[in-house]
Amino acid sequence: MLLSFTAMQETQYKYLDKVDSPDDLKRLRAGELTQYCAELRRFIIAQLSSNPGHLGSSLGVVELTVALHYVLNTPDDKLVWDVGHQAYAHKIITGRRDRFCTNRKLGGLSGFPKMGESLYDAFGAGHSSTSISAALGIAIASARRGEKREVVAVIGDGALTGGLAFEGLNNAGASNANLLVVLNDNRMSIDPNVGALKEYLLNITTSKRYNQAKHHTWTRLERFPKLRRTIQKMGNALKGGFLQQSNLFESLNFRYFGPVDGHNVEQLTRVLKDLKEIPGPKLLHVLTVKGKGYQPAEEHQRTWHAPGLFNPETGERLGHTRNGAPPRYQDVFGETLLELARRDERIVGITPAMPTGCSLSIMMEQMPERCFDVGIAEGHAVTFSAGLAAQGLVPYCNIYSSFMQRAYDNVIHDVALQGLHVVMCLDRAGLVGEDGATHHGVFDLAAMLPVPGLTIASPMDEVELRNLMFTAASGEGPFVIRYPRGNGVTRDWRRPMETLPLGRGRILREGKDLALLTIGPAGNDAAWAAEQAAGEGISVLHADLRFAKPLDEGLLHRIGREFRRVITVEDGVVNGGVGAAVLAFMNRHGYPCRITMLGVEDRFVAHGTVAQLKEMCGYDAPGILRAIREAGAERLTSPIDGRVTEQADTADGPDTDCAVYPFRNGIKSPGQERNETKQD
Ligand SMILES: Cc1ncc(C[n+]2csc(CCOP(=O)(O)OP(=O)(O)O)c2C)c(N)n1
Ligand SMILES: CC(=O)[C@@H](O)[C@H](O)COP(=O)(O)O
Ligand SMILES: [Mg+2]
Repeated sequence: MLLSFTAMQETQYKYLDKVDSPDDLKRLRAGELTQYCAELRRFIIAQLSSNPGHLGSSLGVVELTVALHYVLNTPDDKLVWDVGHQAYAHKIITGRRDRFCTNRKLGGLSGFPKMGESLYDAFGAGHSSTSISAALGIAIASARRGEKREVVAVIGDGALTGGLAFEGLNNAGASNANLLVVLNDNRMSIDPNVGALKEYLLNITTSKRYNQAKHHTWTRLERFPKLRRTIQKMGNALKGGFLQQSNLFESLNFRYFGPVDGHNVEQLTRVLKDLKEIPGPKLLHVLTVKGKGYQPAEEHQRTWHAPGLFNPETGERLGHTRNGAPPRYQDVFGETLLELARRDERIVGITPAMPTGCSLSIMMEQMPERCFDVGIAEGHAVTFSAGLAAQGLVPYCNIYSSFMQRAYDNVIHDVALQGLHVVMCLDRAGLVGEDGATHHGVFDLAAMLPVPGLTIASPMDEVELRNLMFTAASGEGPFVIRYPRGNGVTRDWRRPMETLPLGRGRILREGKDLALLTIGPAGNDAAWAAEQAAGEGISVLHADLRFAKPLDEGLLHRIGREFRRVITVEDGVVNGGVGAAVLAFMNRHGYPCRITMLGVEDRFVAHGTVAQLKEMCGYDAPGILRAIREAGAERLTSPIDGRVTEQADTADGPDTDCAVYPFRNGIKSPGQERNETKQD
């Protein structure tokens, strides 16, 4: 029976406050764990109702997490989470309950496991499908150092659709590493899970003969532990003989166990205890329900993956309606792609497991046969798109900017090198906010700029996004359009689309004291700053570059001739970014410009609101105004040849501990810890 939150309120916190570590947890009797799980579940719901995060996946692994920490000897035994969005229970059990209210906030806990945050976080996460590879590395290193420990990777059925997971399975199966992979199978990714693997998991979960035989053997042997250990040691004989080998994981030399009920905490502890006795690579298949124990989250699993603010009593989501606000860039993408697809039957849409996240779902609802959710498989998504283009279709492949990092060689090797007409739409470009360092899409411009043959553009607003998508449809070669998370700036965006001249920017404001060159929505903050500066007597020319590649050379020649001070602004890394490309152009043509580049300095930026993070990085509107004032007031001098070029003053960089990635805030990684003791 689903517990309503009110009913949960009756559950007094009898155990929650007593558990601040796995050692505290182990002091509970096995029979008390169910109650502890109920309290932990209620705490997570209450916390997330006012501090948004990933709810459904964390509710789905409450019992699994408790059982793992009850049986394992963490942090010496290593527990590696895949993606890590489901690790809230893990964080609460491992001493972070009191700080959990700071989850995903500036200076607070990361929303994902992070080695620098806790010794219990055996490996960082955020991007999918890494846990098996990392856990295998930890297991093999432990064995080589003579350190006996359990190493466990917890991976979801969605993350298992990522190729990296299979690279890890393949390698682990050929090793005799003492590794347990726990497959958390809830049939969900963010959207319903997809692919042949999903069907396969469903089959082995429901195939009566296989499971009855396995279960029968398993329970019969419970009474004869020694015999069971012998049989387990018989390994293949058992599988090849009594139980026909009909399991993908066993074919990869993993001993497969399950599927077991992922919400029966006492049975889970028993099974996990037994598995500690079995050496080598093992896989425990656990069946869970995403959003378990909270009715709205169980019934609307896609929405409650990350529901935002909500009323825990009623399950009503708060503040998510955008009444009258400008649309989200993703929705403009989705609606525009549907519009373009109606006019051009060559157009198809591709997403690696983010149909709702990128709003390809809008086209998917109307044209399911022309949309492809390929699972968490970014490299495959790009090369699959290249194949589609090779046969004359026009694929719009939408991948979050930071997830596109997984497909970098696919872009070069399969798309650019062959000059194929693939339109890559990078959503979540720039700083994304609370998801933090793993998810900020700040590397895409610097990564894509060196790739020959790419056209790279970034719209300043929704109208420009539509025009760029329209322009890309009739283009030839590979076209990259990058745009940010969240809302745009105008409600008046449903205008007829027009073809933009490739590589042409646009002057938004004339001026004579200095030139301000922006790309993407950074131009909106810059426009405000230029206006403020005008009121202070500083005359700023502001141009929207629109294209990072090819750059508008005509515009840059004019800037080079007329201005000695140039400021560039991009929502991305400065190293190798658009500002650097402008600097290279000016140097190449001998223009004596001094260029200040605003963007993300050479460090990772942690989590917080986008406004907080942009302010720390020095390229929010006030930061741009500061740069204008400095440039406007400056006397030009140069120690060398009349040109002084340097990056933005790093003093504006994100220099507070919380913004700098983990190892600078005093907590050392386990590896650093060990190496330092070794040196002593
Ligand atoms: C490389 C990469 N691609 C996409 C994502 C976005 N993402 C986060 S969680 C998730 C679904 C994961 O499904 P599963 O592993 O089954 O975990 P569940 O949410 O079901 O617990 C996706 C696609 C990501 N974090 N990393
Ligand atoms: C955990 C994960 O990677 C996704 O859930 C991601 O957080 C989605 O980001 P958006 O909220 O920007 O769609
Ligand atoms: Mg899942």
